[in-house]
Amino acid sequence: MFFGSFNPIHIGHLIIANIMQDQTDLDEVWFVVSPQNPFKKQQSLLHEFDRLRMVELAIADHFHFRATDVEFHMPRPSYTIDTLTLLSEKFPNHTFKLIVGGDNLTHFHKWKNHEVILAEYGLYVYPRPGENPSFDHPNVHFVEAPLMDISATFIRNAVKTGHSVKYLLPDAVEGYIMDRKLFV
Ligand SMILES: Nc1ncnc2c1ncn2[C@@H]1O[C@H](COP(=O)(O)OP(=O)(O)OP(=O)(O)O)[C@@H](O)[C@H]1O
Ligand SMILES: O=C(O)c1ccc[n+]([C@@H]2O[C@H](COP(=O)([O-])O)[C@@H](O)[C@H]2O)c1
Repeated sequence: MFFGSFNPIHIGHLIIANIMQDQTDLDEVWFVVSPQNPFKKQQSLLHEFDRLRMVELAIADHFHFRATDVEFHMPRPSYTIDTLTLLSEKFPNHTFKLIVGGDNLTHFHKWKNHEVILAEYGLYVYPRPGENPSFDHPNVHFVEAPLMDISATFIRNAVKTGHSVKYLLPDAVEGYIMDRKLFV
């Protein structure tokens, strides 16, 4: 399960998902678009339907990736443990793990029921430049992979200031943003 705001999805997310699916025991990567991260208050947060649509466009050609709107129908803010619990009930034959960027480990101890997430699901962590606190737990697995200094914040700022975002996003996602004049 790859949870995120995806405001917007970018090539960093796609590389993370692909490397995780390729280098771990994960059969599939499900992108969970979160309407509201409990820790983030972003004025530039697009409507969740736009963020989901961009994820769908970005992963359309990948057989092992799926997008889900499960959190759209749940209380806000979006608590990951509640979503994992719901999905585990809905798909009792699946084993779910969490994919996160290294930056999320900094405040992970403040996540709702984080001990339950660790004990019952476990984490695959993708390193992020400057944000890689150590975390000693048998269910936290660090994946060795290229660091990528790419963020949705950088992309939003570039669009806002009229700069190119080519190659930072799939073409279809860039087209979606430009056609609707998002983030300007
Ligand atoms: N370049 C990156 N390297 C490692 N992890 C990343 C990277 N970009 C995003 N992630 C991870 O992907 C998940 C979803 O991230 P999110 O949608 O917030 O993207 P973001 O680029 O961090 O956005 P923003 O700049 O708006 O905070 C999080 O677990 C985050 O840590
Ligand atoms: O459950 C929590 O307490 C919790 C606290 C902080 C973040 N999260 C989730 O972590 C995911 C990553 O968020 P983001 O905005 O960095 O993409 C997103 O799905 C959030 O809802 C979840």
